[in-house]
Amino acid sequence: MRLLSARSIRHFLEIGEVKKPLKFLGVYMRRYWVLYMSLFFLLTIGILNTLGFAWFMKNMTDSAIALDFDRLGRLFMVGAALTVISSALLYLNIYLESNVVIKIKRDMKNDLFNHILRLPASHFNHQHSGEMVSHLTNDVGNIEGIIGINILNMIRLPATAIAAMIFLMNIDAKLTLLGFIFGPIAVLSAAVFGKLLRSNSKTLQAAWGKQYSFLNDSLMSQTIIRSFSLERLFFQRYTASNDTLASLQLKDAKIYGWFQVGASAALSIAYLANVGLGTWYVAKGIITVGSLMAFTTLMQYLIFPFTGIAGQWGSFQRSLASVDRIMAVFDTPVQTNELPEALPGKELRGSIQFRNIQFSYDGSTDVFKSLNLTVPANKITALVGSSGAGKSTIFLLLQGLYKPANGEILFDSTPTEQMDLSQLRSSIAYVPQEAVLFDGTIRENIAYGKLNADMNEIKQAARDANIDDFIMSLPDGYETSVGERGVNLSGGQRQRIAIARAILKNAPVLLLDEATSALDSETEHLVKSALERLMKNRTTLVIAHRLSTIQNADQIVVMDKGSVVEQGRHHDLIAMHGLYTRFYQLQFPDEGMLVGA
Ligand SMILES: Nc1ncnc2c1ncn2[C@@H]1O[C@H](COP(=O)(O)OP(=O)(O)OP(=O)(O)O)[C@@H](O)[C@H]1O
Repeated sequence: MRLLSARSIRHFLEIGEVKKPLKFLGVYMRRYWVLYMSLFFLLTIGILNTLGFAWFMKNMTDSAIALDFDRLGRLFMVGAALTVISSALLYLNIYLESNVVIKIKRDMKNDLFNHILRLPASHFNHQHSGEMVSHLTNDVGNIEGIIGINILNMIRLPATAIAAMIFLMNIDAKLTLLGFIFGPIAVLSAAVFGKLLRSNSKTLQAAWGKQYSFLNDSLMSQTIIRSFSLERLFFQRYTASNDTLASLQLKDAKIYGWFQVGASAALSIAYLANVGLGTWYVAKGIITVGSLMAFTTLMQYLIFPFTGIAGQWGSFQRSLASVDRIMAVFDTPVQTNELPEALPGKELRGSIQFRNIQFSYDGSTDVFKSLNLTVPANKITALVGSSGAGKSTIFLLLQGLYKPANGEILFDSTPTEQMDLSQLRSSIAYVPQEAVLFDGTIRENIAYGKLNADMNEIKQAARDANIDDFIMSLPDGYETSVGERGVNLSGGQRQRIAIARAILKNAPVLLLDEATSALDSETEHLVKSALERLMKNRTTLVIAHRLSTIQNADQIVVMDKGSVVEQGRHHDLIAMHGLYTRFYQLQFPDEGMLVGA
């Protein structure tokens, strides 16, 4: 029966659920054991200092009543020394605690971002980037409630109580024990409200995550918001999200308030009882006035293990909600053990082959049932097909961003599964439809293609991409800032910078998702000739949206609903009068005669 109730208390307090997060944090805390030991040492001195003050109060009062002025003078010096020690302890505690908290948070943020960078691409299909930002900011910030002074208090408070108890027992046992009677009130309050705090904190942190996601989306789409006049709608959504957050925070404040009431009620009642009984003892001459002073000074330390630990429990529970969310990210399996890095690309002599590929994003709807495709080395293969046919998916599979459920992709007869991801991705240069630039200078953005490239190489790549003249016409040249996602540049300029990056990477395989947005004819010519230079002597797989650009491709692959339906050179396909011919007629209605030829 006793065992059962102990178990049900453990269950109610969710002690089992506390173990895992504490074990997780323990890994980080162990790294700074020297700092923790120093804090522990300070803690011991702090307890002695507290007892010293009680002793000081007792003796000062008793000496004053006995009119022993010599002793009063000596005691005053002791009091002054205790005050200096107490101030020094305060400073050292704050300094060392901040040290340990800052370092653990830094380490955890580093590890978390490292883990996020190694998560499979599929993870981001159902996790918003704003959620990740909230893990790295809010959640990591919240662990402070566990790793800092709170964890030390779990030791300090009971230790101080025991020391205070030993000291006070020597004066009067009954008065001392009276202090403990009211402790259970605080414990009960901690149990009930701590549980509520943790569950509310989880909801609160999830709401923060949602708001970060919303802000991410809306701040990145300012132009669209303005052009569709969505300001009012987005503002309403933001205020609604703030209302949700505010009501959850108010609920948290309410629970915490009741929690504190429970804890401090125990302290106040115990205090009252002690002062009542203590003064009666003094009146009866059982204890001295000085002893009563010592009691009133140390009384709080007797109750504190209950009220204090109850308080810590509340902060613990709030922090645990964040630790749970952080652990959920760490529990998501990563795709690579190490962070991939750029290596020299693997030369492709034979071909890339997709063999009987079956693939689905969601595990239920197949994008490919059994895809077979050969991409010959040093030739241009163009992929055309209706929207949703699976062209982009081929790029993602080849780069190892997703894994096929069945079948294999061979890179020069080596299954890509057996290749190191860094090696595979270093062998491929990808030029997406929308050029992706990072905030920084033009030079930095080109250099992402080859991190150790010198200025001559960067300039040569820019020349080959037909963008060097433009860059040199800017006042800051290569040091010009491109702005967030390259907003300071035009679409055509961004594209050519992305091409320069791919040229610099000089990978044997090129994946090119042709831009659909129309460029003016001069820019189009610049981009086209840059691409031709890029494709030279490379195995190129291009998703062609405009059929005019691929008439010279060595092989055109026509796709429909996840299958290759036609394959050949332009004229062969036109002669087939199939899907390719239909696409061609749609894009060039005036060339009907040619199609029929
Ligand atoms: N992340 C994803 N999660 C689930 N389904 C997806 C995802 N990405 C694409 N799909 C689905 O997979 C199929 C193939 O998409 P894919 O992007 O490869 O087509 P596509 O031929 O490149 O089309 P488009 O020419 O319009 O870019 C589509 O039906 C699409 O809805």
